[in-house]
Amino acid sequence: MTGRDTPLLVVDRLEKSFAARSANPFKPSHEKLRAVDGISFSVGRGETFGLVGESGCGKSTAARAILRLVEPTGGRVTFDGIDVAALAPEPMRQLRRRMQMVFQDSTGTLDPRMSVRDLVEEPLIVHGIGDGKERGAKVDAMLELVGIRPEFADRRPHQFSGGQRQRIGIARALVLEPELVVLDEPISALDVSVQAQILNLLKDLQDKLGLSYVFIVHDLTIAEFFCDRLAVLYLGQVMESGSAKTLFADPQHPYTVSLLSAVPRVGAKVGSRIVLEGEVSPLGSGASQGCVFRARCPVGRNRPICAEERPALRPHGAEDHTVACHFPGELSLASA
Ligand SMILES: Nc1ncnc2c1ncn2[C@@H]1O[C@H](COP(=O)(O)OP(=O)(O)OP(=O)(O)O)[C@@H](O)[C@H]1O
Repeated sequence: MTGRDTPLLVVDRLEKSFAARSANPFKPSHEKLRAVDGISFSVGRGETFGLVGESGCGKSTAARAILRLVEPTGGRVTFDGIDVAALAPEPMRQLRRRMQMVFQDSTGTLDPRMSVRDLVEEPLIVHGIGDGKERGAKVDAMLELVGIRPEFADRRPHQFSGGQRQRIGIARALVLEPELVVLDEPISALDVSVQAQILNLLKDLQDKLGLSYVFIVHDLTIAEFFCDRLAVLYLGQVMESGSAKTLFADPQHPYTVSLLSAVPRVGAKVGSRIVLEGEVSPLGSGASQGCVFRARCPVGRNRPICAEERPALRPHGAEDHTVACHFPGELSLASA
């Protein structure tokens, strides 16, 4: 199943559980924390798919499970027709070249003793790509693409600003010529003044290199600007999914509506902000029965069906808009 029309990445009911931490160190808990609880989505070639939600909803774990940086406990990930979980270590190592990740804070991934040139060359050496001359040419071209001038290539990471260090992190990921890049909150550690520059750079690189992105983000304003399609996650489950355009114009899930009510948006109907009570709390939510959002939900908190039955992700109206809610659309931005 390869070709321009098939999705590059298909994530099908992906799961990742961890052993829940016990309050009593002498009595280990047998409960499982379902960090990723059956999420499905696909990413087309050249497309940006966003994973959106509050801290702790499982965005990073989902990203790591997709790349097998942690082993999934269930579900299936297919990259360009390849069943990722079925790969032995060596083919998996080769596949990693095609699926790269950019982290929130590149500083932690950049060895302070190495020059920028060496840092960007390192992934090529690890993957045995080219001879010294070829690698040098690739590094120079990559640094130019991300906007680091060649005369700075012998400097160390600490001699750069946060934004420039993120450019170096991006260069390290892209020098391997991947097709898919997972961007894990790539601008949230940066000053607001440089966030737009890095976002524009990522868009530009996507256009030039035909990249597909999985973009992990908690800021909905950025998700709206940057993503073609997205999934809103809560406690490891998809609450709502669809094109960014549809989701922001016509949100149906009370969680999406609450998140959107908190951000000022041009042209949006003005209602009041919906303040969710409580916080994302994995073990207090009741792992498998009912809706995971119900404890904080302004619509379903006291409705029996929300406590008894986990709502399936069902199609709603336009294109691939889907919603997992027993009462979609009951809470709206205008009514808030
Ligand atoms: N290695 C681990 N062992 C145990 N629990 C973990 C581990 N990694 C993540 N978790 C738990 O899984 C849940 C999801 O975490 P995750 O980091 O994926 O969320 P997130 O949405 O990316 O949040 P953030 O933006 O804060 O990173 C959290 O409850 C977290 O504590």
